[in-house]
Amino acid sequence: MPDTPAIEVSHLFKTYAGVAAVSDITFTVARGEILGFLGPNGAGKSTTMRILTGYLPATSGSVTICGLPVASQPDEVKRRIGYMPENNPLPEDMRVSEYLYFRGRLKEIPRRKLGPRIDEVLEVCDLKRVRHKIIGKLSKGFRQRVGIAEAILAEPPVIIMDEPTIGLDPHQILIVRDLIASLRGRMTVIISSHILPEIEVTCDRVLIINQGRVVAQGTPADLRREILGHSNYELEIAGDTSALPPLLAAIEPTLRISAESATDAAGFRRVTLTTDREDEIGEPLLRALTAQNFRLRSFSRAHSTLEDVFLAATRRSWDVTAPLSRPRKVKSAAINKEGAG
Ligand SMILES: Nc1ncnc2c1ncn2[C@@H]1O[C@H](COP(=O)(O)OP(=O)(O)OP(=O)(O)O)[C@@H](O)[C@H]1O
Repeated sequence: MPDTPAIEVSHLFKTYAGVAAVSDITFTVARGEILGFLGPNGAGKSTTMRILTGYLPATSGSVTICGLPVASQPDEVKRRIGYMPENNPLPEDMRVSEYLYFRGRLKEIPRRKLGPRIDEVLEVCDLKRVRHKIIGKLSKGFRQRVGIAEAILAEPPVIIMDEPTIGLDPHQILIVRDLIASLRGRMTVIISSHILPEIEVTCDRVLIINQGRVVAQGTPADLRREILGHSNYELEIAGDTSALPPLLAAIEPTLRISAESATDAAGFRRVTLTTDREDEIGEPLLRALTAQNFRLRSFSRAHSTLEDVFLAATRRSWDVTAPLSRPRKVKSAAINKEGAG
């Protein structure tokens, strides 16, 4: 059934001893799509992923993977998923290739295919030079890649990775990011992460959850438009800035000065302009400023990041639920800062 979404989650709920961890989550993931799963600590990401992979039963709701219901066919579903759990535990005393051989046999990859397939994943994950090393002696970056190699070994249609870049240095993050991007179109991938720039460059679509609920979803560009609804221009300008507001309003009615510094020794001040429109107005703006004899030393459009979206979306959801859950609001504020770091 090529038209069936790879993953369909409908009205999913999970409570632990009466406490809700996931509340009414619904989403689908198309085949070949890479979905980023974002949320502060305790938002319910790992719980959702564990339900998707059949390792944890849902309290209610349904999940299908490639059209198969997880609740009634967990073993069939597990065969179609490569899962890399958070802090992926690996056997410390096994060698890399030995471990992959062992996992491949458990995944029922025929013996004659397993050797060449292990060579392939070692190549893709840049692990060839450590294939005979003991896993316990590997650095964190190599161990993460061993986890990814294991997840993709049986070429499952769906890959689920919980925080695959956690604890890695920027160079290792780049390698893992390229590795995940190389799966685009061939496998359906869900990645949870706090590292927002990672999600932004790797994922086709993003789902933001907070307090067990979906608070926003879409492409990074859609989310920026929907949640932030504005764009900024930064300029260093010399001239009579009190004449700016009518000039800006003539270009675009919502264009306004949102921040302005003091004038420096050379007569320039740094000004931030904000508009509620997302479309590009840089060219008419520049033309109007120079026609009015303003001097410009720099001019740039400040692109809002997914981090801004994440903070705005989680803040918005806390505002909605705050009267019901005041103690957790304090936790979230700290968490959101951590997420931004
Ligand atoms: N086994 C469990 N028993 C009781 N409560 C749990 C259990 N596992 C998770 N929780 C609670 O469920 C909520 C969601 O946790 P979950 O681990 O799914 O969040 P998360 O988004 O993955 O967080 P993190 O980014 O910290 O891993 C949290 O409030 C957590 O304390």
